Amino acid sequence: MQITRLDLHQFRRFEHVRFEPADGINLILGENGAGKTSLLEGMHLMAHGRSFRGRVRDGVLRAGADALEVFVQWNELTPTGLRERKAGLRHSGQAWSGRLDGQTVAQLGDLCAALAVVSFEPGSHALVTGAADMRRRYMDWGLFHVEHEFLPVWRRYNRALKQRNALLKTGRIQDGLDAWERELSEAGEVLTRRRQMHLDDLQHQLGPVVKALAPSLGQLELEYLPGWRRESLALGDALLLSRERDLQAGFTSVGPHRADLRVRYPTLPGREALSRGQAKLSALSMILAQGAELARHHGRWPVIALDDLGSELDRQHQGRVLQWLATVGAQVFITGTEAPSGFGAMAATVARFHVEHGTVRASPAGT
Ligand SMILES: Nc1ncnc2c1ncn2[C@@H]1O[C@H](COP(=O)(O)OP(=O)(O)OP(=O)(O)O)[C@@H](O)[C@H]1O
Repeated sequence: MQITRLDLHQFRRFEHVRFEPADGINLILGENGAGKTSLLEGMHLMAHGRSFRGRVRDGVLRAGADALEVFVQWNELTPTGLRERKAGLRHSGQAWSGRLDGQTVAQLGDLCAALAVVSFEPGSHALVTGAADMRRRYMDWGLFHVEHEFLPVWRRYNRALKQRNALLKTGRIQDGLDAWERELSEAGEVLTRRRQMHLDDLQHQLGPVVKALAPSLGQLELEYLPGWRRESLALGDALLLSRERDLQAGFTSVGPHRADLRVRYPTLPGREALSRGQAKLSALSMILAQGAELARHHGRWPVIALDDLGSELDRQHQGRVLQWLATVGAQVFITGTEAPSGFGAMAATVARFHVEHGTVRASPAGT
């Protein structure tokens, strides 16, 4: 997957900017506040339906503007050849509209399922040390991309959850609670099995990635915590048993929406004892393992976006990451105030861009 054009309108400091990147590694340089991260954020917004820096209305939308627009054009290798794809998203912070390959899309998820971008940025360590919702999103985003049947199951589960919660809030359990619990437990069991299988696949990818990028971490294991005592109860039974408590609380306390992913280090003292750098390396390894898993499924890598790599990792690890990236053949975006160290012999092949005064311009190699 290769992005050939990115347009941002009314997006953070950009009134309008066009960026036409190269295949392979793209280095985006500029001073603090120039707008480098915003370019990656635009791609990420299209691929994930959300920014990695908060909600659209909380700062992504340019001050004083009504709505932002993102347009992405990319090439995809298909069995019949190269296919050009286009997606556009208009977002006011409240409402959104989107188009994919000339057609209006009904669900934001349809845009996200089309464009695959995996991003590593200064907040990514939270994937290991932060709240569980980030890890659930990580699992589910990967599943959206490797299994087309996952999105309908996920929607079915969330719809049933909303309905059960609405009945719990009003206390009107005679209005179909049994039926919604049946629906919730059926969809929830499927969702859980799919997540578990996806994690097993990710685990296979993770070994070689950690070995190449961060061998000092040793082994890194992903354990799925399903959100209820699955070893002894079916989800339907767990819902029934938690009814009284859930009625008091007004929400559903068990199920895959409460699931988590435990990151374990058999050779290190534990998650709490991790340094921030180790948490970052773990998160980066998980993100790139997800890229590898998508590549295994589709025969093509997702776009890889690495924000401010130079200030996130030490020189030795930067070098390892860059060398590894050079071997996988993905389109990569790296931002920084200066070039990260470790490009070595491939420096001449890296496309360089400079962000300044609200524009992006290509710069000659070595500048
Ligand atoms: N909603 C907004 N409206 C207008 N300008 C904004 C808005 N949000 C952020 N900005 C400006 O956009 C710029 C943020 O850009 P961005 O974070 O992409 O910069 P950067 O080049 O990655 O910076 P750094 O090197 O400091 O990380 C800043 O100059 C900021 O003041």
